[in-house]
Amino acid sequence: MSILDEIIANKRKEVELSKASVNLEDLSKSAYYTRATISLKDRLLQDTSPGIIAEFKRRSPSKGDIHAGADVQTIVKGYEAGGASGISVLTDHDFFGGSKEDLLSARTAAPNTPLLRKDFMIDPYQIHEAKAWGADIILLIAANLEPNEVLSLSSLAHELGLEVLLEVHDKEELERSPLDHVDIVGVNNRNLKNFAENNVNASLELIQYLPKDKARISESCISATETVKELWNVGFQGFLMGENFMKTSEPAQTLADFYSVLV
Ligand SMILES: O=P(O)(O)OC[C@@H](O)[C@@H](O)c1c[nH]c2ccccc12
Repeated sequence: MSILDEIIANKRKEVELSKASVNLEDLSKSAYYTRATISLKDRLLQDTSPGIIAEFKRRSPSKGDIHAGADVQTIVKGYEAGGASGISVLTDHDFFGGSKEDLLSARTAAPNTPLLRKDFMIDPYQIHEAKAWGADIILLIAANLEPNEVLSLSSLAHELGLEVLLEVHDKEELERSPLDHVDIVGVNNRNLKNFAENNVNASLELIQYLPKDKARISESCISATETVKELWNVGFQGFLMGENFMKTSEPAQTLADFYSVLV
């Protein structure tokens, strides 16, 4: 069983428990449920320089603790002040140490930045949660969804005014995905099935196949401004970076420093 299979099996149980404790009607009473969202796609396509999507991540299955005790308010507020084009917040608890509370805190701390709910989405209920918790974008991972699931989850997201980031890792996943129905396509440089790679080869290989009318982002394993420049030059507009910031004592300062070298 791959780590991704393990995460998904655990997620199925978690979603059933959540459904039993908060029903859809109560979720839809959240003040955020009718909030107008902010587009990450538009920002990335309009920007004339690389856009960083800075991630708040406490730990991961591959790295263990990255920043134990990290304060979400301070870091996310600093990410916004530091010029992040978008902010990604892990809400998976069991494998990444995130929570619904982290996302809600991030929403208040960074009111003007597109916010991605980073989790393993398998059920429409989670899309409603994302909206109720203040997200602007949801993630769909091609490696663990059938194309028809990507279709139905994206159309629900769009009905709720959320944007969809579809994550792929290889050409096969890209070819079977209903790309017309998503807003942003992300190439994850890390293979979620074994967490092996530590380079950006997947992005360099796949860029030629990514549709130009979507925002195109490269995710994971990025730590050097040269890498961002190289990926920007081949056509990526956005760069999802977590560990490089979170492993430092002041992630937001690290982001600000990164930008000052980049542009
Ligand atoms: O910390 P990194 O290597 O900069 O990676 C960030 C982000 O891309 C990574 O956390 C990620 C990409 N896709 C995911 C799916 C689920 C959980 C996490 C992820």
